Amino acid sequence: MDFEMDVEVDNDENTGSSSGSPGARAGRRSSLALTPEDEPLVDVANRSPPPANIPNAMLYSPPEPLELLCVFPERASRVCAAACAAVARAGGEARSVRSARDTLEALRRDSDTKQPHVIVVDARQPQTLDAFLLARAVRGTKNTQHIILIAVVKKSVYLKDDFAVLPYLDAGYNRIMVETLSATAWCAEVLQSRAAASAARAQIAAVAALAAAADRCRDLIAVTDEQQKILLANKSWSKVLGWRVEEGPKQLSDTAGGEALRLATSGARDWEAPITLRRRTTPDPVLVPCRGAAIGLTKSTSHVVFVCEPIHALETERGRGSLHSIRRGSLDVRSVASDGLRRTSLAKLQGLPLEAPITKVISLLSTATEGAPPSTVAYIERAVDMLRTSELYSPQMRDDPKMRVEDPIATDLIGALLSREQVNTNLYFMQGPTNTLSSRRSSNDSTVVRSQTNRSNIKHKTTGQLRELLDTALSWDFEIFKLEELTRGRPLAHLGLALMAGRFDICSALECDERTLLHWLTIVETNYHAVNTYHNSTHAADVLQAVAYFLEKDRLKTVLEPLEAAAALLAAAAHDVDHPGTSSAFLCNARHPLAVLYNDVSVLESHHAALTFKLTLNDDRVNIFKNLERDTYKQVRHNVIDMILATEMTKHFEHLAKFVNVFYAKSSGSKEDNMHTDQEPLALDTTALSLPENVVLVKRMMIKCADVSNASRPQKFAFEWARRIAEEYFLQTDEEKAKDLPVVMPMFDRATCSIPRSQIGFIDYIIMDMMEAWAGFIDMPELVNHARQNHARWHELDDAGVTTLADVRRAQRHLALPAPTTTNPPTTGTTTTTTTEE
Ligand SMILES: Nc1ncnc2c1ncn2[C@@H]1O[C@@H]2COP(=O)(O)O[C@H]2[C@H]1O
Repeated sequence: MDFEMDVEVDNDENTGSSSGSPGARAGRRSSLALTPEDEPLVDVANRSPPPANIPNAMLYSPPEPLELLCVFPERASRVCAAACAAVARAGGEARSVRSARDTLEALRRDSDTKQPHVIVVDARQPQTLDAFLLARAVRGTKNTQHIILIAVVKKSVYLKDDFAVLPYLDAGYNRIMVETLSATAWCAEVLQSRAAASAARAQIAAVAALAAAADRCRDLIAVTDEQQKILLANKSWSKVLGWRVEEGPKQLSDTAGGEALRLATSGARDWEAPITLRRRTTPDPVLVPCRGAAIGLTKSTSHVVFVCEPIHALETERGRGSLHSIRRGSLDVRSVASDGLRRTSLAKLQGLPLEAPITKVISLLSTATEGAPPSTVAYIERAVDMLRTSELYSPQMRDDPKMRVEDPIATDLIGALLSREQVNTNLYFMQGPTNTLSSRRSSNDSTVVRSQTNRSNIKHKTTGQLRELLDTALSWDFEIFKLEELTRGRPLAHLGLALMAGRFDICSALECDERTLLHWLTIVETNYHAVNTYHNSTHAADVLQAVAYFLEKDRLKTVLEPLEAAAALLAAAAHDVDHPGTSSAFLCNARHPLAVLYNDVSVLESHHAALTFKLTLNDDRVNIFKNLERDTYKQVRHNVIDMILATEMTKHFEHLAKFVNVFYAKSSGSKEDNMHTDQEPLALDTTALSLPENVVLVKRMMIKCADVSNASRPQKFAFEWARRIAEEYFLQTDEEKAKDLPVVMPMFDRATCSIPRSQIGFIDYIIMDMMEAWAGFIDMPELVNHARQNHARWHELDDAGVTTLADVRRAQRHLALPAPTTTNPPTTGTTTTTTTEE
């Protein structure tokens, strides 16, 4: 018997001459979808090599002594004795039994150990032993495929006719032998049989090993014959489709369909195409990529292998991978995988218990389009297209023609705040490097602690007036500018000590003394630039005051631990430390060392956070963290850094959207054809607060709102902050022009800019949505009310023709409180900048 298992290799696919479907011959590659209609659904692959041969090593069977079992009903059969003697001469062992029952028992008993290579059955006396029945029983016993069965017959039977051997073969015999007493004849026979049995045993073991490998695959594997009758299905196949080979559909077409089946019968040797699989448990078929191969020892095919990509558990439940979704390309990466390597790595990834939530969302949405009305499908497809981008939270200016066309100032401001791009960089590169640092600004290129002599070493004595003012530190109309004045430009240390030590007792949480805290506040305040009109320590104190105010709200009191509250206060105080008074975009355009250091990414916020810790850790006298356990320190540090980084405006919508998505649920369904669902009422839902990752969103939102809370303060404060930020913007524009740098916000030119309109844009696009979300969360309606009132007032001023800073100053004078300042915030001896229109 020739068992040589040489799987046919036909390499002519690569020359384009293989048999197979037109697709197979063309070796067509799939391409990314164009439209669902012209998207190539079939990807026939002639690119990977045909199935490999079974390696010879797998078919090797070590030589072992021949085991013979004789089944002769006659007690002292001489034929039996001759056979046993021959086995002994060949170095093997022989046993004999007398009945069919003993034979089967011997096989079952020995099934794990010594299986005979050869069984010789006396077929000469049908009355005492039914040799045909016995052969069938042997073949029906497990692990007996490799045993060589020999029937001993009379010569007359052997010579009866040409086909006398056939019934024996049909019954399961391998050979028949005419009765003989010749030891030599028996010796030749048993040696030949042993060789055949060893080869068969090795091949069957190899097949068993490959079947075991298939069983351990996550791919769904089925092997059929040429007529697509299922011969083998691995465990994944049975598990996912709910069928076992023994009980399930016998024909592949009963449980599968699609292009893969067509190609399997087209003569192609190796293909890749979608297959539709029907599961027992759910009515929806699943469409998955499938790779197939036709196997044949000769030119003709004996087996066809189907390897289907695994269906994720979720898909199994929810019918992901439907025809529609694959046509839409939701499985595009897998279905276009064009080489073995890439597929292998994808398969590895699929083997991991990982799936990004966005993948699930996209597949669920795609599934939802099945059978949906066309208008719904259109919306969902649009949503899915948006979800496929990686920049999910990158802001895009709303499609508001009024805003774009009529209000370039607002566009300029919001664009500059939210954009991650620097403007006109090409222009800059053409012009070459420029001296980057402003004369009005201190150097930011080192983190050396700068000590402004008249600010260091503060004596923290509070006058009666100051003490009275600090007593009101937890009111929303806290007089921040009065504090600036009374403290002669050192509001942060005073307010910080009053709030952090006095009200929140963060020294207990941090296990530090008040003196260290005062030193910390002092060094942080010293590193704010007093010359900045806006980003100075008064802004830091203002943000700190807002955070403290928010922390007093019940919602936050119950959610945040004392250490988290402490971290929030510290982050607020330090969040803009060493701010140069120019934006990150400016620093990038100017090739400032900080921009180089932080690779143009989150330049300022990274610097504020890093410097905060550098200042703190540099000196034991200011190190408020020195007594904390390592893990506690790590936790506080993480909190402070995270909150400071959250103040970066380019991530504004990311933080806001996450917060709203987690804590607000739509209270009513959207109308089918209304895409503008942002008008729907949102209902607060705080159940998500039980998850720590959602508390992080709260902390980020808190510092963000505090950072721009100036627009939600009572009008007199809002106006003064607006004036200050505008002045800082103007100074940046002046500097950009003076240094031939790209102008980040060209509309912020002091000669032409309308302050009211910039504020209207700021409130419309940045403030309102965020404050509404935050106000609802902490139950602080005044945040929204002040923003609305300020918005209305800016409108009035705009209508009245107010544009410049001077106009705003005049308008401020009419406000009941406080008198507008004529200079930048009072400093204690550093530069004082006078606005040009004075
Ligand atoms: N009233 C305001 N008008 C315009 N821009 C503002 C106002 N308040 C804050 N901003 C901007 O919002 C930014 C928030 O982060 P920064 O403090 O880095 O810088 C701030 C300013 O650029």
